Amino acid sequence: MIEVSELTKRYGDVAAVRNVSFRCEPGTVTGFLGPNGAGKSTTMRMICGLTPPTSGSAAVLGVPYRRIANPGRHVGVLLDAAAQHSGRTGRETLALSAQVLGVDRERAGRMLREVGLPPAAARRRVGGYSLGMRQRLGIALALLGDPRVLILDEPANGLDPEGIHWMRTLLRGFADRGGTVLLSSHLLREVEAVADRFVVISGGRIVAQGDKGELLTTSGGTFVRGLDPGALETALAEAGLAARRCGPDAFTVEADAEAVGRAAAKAGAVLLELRSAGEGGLEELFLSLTAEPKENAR
Ligand SMILES: Nc1ncnc2c1ncn2[C@@H]1O[C@H](COP(=O)(O)OP(=O)(O)OP(=O)(O)O)[C@@H](O)[C@H]1O
Repeated sequence: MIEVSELTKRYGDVAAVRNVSFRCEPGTVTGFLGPNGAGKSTTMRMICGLTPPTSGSAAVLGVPYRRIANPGRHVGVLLDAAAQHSGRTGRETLALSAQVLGVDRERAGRMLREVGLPPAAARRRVGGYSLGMRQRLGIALALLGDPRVLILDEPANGLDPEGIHWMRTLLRGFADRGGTVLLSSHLLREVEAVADRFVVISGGRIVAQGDKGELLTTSGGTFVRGLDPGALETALAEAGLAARRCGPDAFTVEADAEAVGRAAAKAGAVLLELRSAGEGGLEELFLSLTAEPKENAR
């Protein structure tokens, strides 16, 4: 269980995270989504006690992360795969962590095999690893202590399609056995495939959260694309319909398709597409939720 309560982080004038609250329950994968600079990493670092919040709090398994004794036995964390010591081999990296965590070396070897780092790769120095191999090593480190909670920042970065599939299966299995997963990713299709819940953040603020089914089916409204997006935008505004841009020529509109079609017809705006907004999946929902200008609060 992860509980984030009104977390705020300011860097000088910049509010990186503003009043963010959410919960991640055992048995679920929560996808943490947002555009670059939205505040995902800052939030995850605050959850893991690496960045002190300006205000608010976070608890993992009921207590602040820093109060967990031998945290690696309870919480697996992967925040930056590039942060591993480049002069050590993969095997040495895991063996050292196993010692710190009090885990037997046999498990370290098993984890390396489980994440797809065969003995030849494990004997090489981490400095020579590809990003995908570093991610695999990072996952092995996160899983080493047999934790109940996983907090992973962009773990699929650099993984090949087989690796992405493997990661999805691994996280699903972990949650299905009762584990709690918080996962940030830019790979929306992957998150959509594995997550039960989403938390969407933009400009430091949560713009949506909820169960996958609920969010995708009740995102509601109408998706519309126009040949002349400017003319379409004006037509929608003149009809008093609230619209958000979600692509170069696309909008989601808080109205049914008939109202949108009539508004466009009245203005003579040519439509290229008109349908229910829920059908476009997570990518469309994400773009519509995060499309607004992201100003930094002062
Ligand atoms: N140490 C820092 N000092 C100053 N500003 C920071 C610091 N860390 C993050 N920020 C700022 O806080 C905001 C949120 O950054 P953060 O890295 O949390 O976003 P993110 O959602 O993880 O982005 P990305 O998807 O690009 O990794 C950004 O405007 C960033 O520039």
